[in-house]
Amino acid sequence: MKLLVSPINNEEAISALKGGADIIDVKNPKEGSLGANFPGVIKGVKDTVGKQKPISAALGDFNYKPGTAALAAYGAAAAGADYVKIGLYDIQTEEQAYEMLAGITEAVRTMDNVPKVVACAYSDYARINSIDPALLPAIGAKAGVDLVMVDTGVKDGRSTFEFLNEAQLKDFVEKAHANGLETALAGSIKFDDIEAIKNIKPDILGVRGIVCGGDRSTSIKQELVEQLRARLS
Ligand SMILES: O=C[C@H](O)COP(=O)(O)O
Repeated sequence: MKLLVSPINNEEAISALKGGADIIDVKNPKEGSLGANFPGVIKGVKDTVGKQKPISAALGDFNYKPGTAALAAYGAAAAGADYVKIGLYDIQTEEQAYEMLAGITEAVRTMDNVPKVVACAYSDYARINSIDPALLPAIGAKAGVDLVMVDTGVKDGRSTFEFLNEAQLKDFVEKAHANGLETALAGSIKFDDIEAIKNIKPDILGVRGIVCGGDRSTSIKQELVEQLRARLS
């Protein structure tokens, strides 16, 4: 299983990299769960990490704005992102979700370095009135994304496991794999969740809070990334 760690700046990206993260996921928690950071920050992290590991960029927690989302994806990829990650935060229908995702895959498909497109839905979808992640594997496959993900939309410490049980998450992963997609699981994951995550078998585990020592508003610590990386092997 790959480990995706979400730094907010270059210094944290170095801690994530040295700790053994497989994917360096630039984001800006001040703007939400999948808050987007500035192109200069993405570029700076790309320059630092170079070809050692792929860079991912969060595009934002999106409502139904396909054009804005496609442009954000294009911009993040132009800034050096190898993965672009869109959050379907306020999306009511499968048609809206498809249009958002298809707009992004179409926008980036002719770029020199075509990024992997990650479609993220939220385990706490009911409390944010958005689309059920269970629908994402089929919609994502139809729209041509590479990866589907589950995260929490509200970062109040409640974990994905408080909203979806192990069987539901396993079903998500299996449906995605059956559709030819990779999977990522995130959402205030704790060290105690690791055995369940190993049973669920996502391709990628995404974290921030756990490698900040529990409070995602502080900084990523290299030794916690090392510990988590060791527990996943
Ligand atoms: O993409 C992964 C997220 O940044 C996870 O953050 P979190 O572990 O603090 O919920």
